[in-house]
Order: sequence, then structure tokens, then C-alpha cells
Amino acid sequence: MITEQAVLEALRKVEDPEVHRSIVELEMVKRIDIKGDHVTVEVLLTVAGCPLRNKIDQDVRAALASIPGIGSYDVVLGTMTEEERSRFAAKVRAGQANPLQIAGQPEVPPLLRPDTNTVFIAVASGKGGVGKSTATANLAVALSRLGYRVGVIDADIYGFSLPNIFNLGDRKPTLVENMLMPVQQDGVKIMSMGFFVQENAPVVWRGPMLGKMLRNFFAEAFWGELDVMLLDLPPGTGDVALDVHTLLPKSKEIIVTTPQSNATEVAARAGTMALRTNHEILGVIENMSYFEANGERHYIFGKGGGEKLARELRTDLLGQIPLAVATASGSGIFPSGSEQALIFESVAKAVAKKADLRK
Ligand SMILES: Nc1ncnc2c1ncn2[C@@H]1O[C@H](COP(=O)(O)OP(=O)(O)OP(=O)(O)O)[C@@H](O)[C@H]1O
Repeated sequence: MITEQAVLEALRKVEDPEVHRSIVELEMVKRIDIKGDHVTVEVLLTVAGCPLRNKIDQDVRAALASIPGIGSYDVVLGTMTEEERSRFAAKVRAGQANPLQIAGQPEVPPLLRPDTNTVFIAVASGKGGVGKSTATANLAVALSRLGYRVGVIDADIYGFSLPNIFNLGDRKPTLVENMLMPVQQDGVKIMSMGFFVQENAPVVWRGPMLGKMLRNFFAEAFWGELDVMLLDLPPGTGDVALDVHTLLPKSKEIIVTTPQSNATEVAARAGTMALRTNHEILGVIENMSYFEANGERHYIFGKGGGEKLARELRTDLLGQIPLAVATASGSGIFPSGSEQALIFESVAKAVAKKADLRK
């Protein structure tokens, strides 16, 4: 005979895909009806249009199917009331209680606490258009495939491109009781200014506002536990790089360049900035290194720039990414198994080692 206890035990293994805690613990299971070997379960979602509804539905079904002796089952997805949502938010917040919090002082976002386990890596370039955002996104996906919990912040406020690279369409972070749930794609949690501005509307920001926005992304988004957070910096050596230094003094850095000598010269300036702010440079990624056709490599943008830059900055060349033909899907994430994805996998392994990432 199937007991409520057995159903609860099975459901305990299902995690909310955003919060990464058990749906039982988060009180999302509202009802369990057992009639013979038929089980009906009602699960509450925070909002009706929850973008991860299918994932929850699938996971709950898989958990129910695993119960010994179960015949058939139904899953009903409901929506929380205001009160239930407040309780849910309180539980989520309690899960990231701040041991360093001093009464009366402004809350320090968990990720910014001195004892955080999250390693921050800023990805910089001298010039725009060298593929810095593409490199950030693909490195994030490669790290996630290696089993790390990865977040990425699009700090490239003027030229935010992560939503497009991840092919997110209209997806936006969901708001649960003042907490923003970053959008998740390819195993990566993503936050971008692009989620909050109208398409094509120019963003006119001044320096201090940029820092504030970054701070908000740390403070108001629910990141949960992360092993590594990548930051896609705007090109050049402007305000945001300094803000990142103030906010994240221990941030490490990766410099992206193309093989052209003029690109590497400006990239060197971004590197010098990193050294001046005492950010450890993990290495250089050379992008658009060559185009391979019929087994032959064509060095369209010249040769050797990445290596020269790595030498100048006394760091390693982490990888050379060949040019790819645009994919039909429009996604900027290189398909798994492609030449580019394999190189990013080896870059990710080198980065994990140098930055001493822990799972
Ligand atoms: N290896 C590659 N092969 C083919 N296309 C690439 C490659 N890397 C990047 N691109 C393309 O080059 C363009 C610029 O890339 P991306 O937006 O990543 O550059 P960026 O340096 O972040 O630019 P910006 O900072 O100015 O926004 C994009 O259209 C991207 O799809």
C-alpha cells in the first residue's frame, strides 16, 4: 500500500530549479491524494507563468514513477497565494542567513561577504567586438558542464549581449517577494541589464549608477550557492572595471583578444589595469584565431597576438578559439562536441585549476 510518507519521501528529492532546495522543505507540495495505487499531487508554483513549470512537472512525475507499487498518477500545478508566497520567500531567505550580519547595519549580500566561497572572474577586453561576451558565456557553460555552479553577470551595460548569446528570447528573471530569480540556461544563472530595458532603447548611465546597478545584481538577485561568478565587463578600462575592483577586490581576471596586433595592444591596457588593481590575471583567450576549411587553417586576422599579450602580461594563453560559421539557431553557445566547445572545455579546466575552484 502506498503511504503519504512514501510519496513525501520521493518528492523530497525534487528540487525547485531556481532555489535548489527540496520542494517539500519549501512547502510547495500542497496536497497528496492516494486512492488505491493512484496518486494525485498538487504542487504550488510562485507565479502562474513560471518559466520552469515544465521542469518541475517532469521532475515530480519522475519522482512519483519511482515509488514502488504506484499504478498511475496526476500532477496538478497550482499558484501560491500572496500569503503562501511570503512564507516561501521567508524560507528561501532563511536558507541564506547571514552569519556576519550586524543588527542595524545594511545587509551585506551573501556573495559579497568576506567569507564567500564564490570565486569571481571578470572577463575584460580592450576593444569591443572581439568576442568577450561570447567567450564569457561559453566559458560559463563549459564550467557548468564540468559540474561547477556558475553565475554570470552582464556588466557590459551599454552593449549587453548575454540574453542574445544564450538565446533567451523574452525570458526575464521572475520576481518573488522582492527577490529576483536569475534566468537559468545551459546550467548557468544569468543576470543582465538587457532584461530590464526596452529593446533598442539607449541606456544613458553615469558612472555611479553603474556601480549601483552592479551592487543591485548582487544584493537583490537570489543566486543561491555558487562556485564561480563570471562578470562580462564592458570593453576598455572604464568606470565599471573600477567598480568591480571596489566591490570585488579579490576578483580574478581573464583578457580576451583577437590575434591582430592593434587589438592586443589595447587589450594590454585592460591587462595593465587589472594588474594595477591587483587583480590576478588567470590568462588570455585569443578569439577568432583562425578559420579551418578542408583541414587547412586560415589565419584571417593574423597570428600570434594572444601569445604576445600573454607574454607581456606574464600569464598563460588559455586557448585559441577558431572562427565558427553562424548557427541556424542564432545561439552564441557553441554546440557541444564542436571544435570551439572542446577548446572551451580545456580553457574551463585550466581556469578551474588556476582559480582553485571548489565544487
Ligand atoms: N569564434 C567566433 N566565431 C564566429 N563568430 C564569433 C566568434 N566569437 C564571436 N563571434 C561573433 O562576433 C560578434 C561579437 O562578439 P561579442 O558580442 O561576443 O563581442 P564583445 O567583445 O563582447 O563585443 P562588445 O563588448 O562590443 O559587446 C558576435 O556577432 C559574435 O557572434
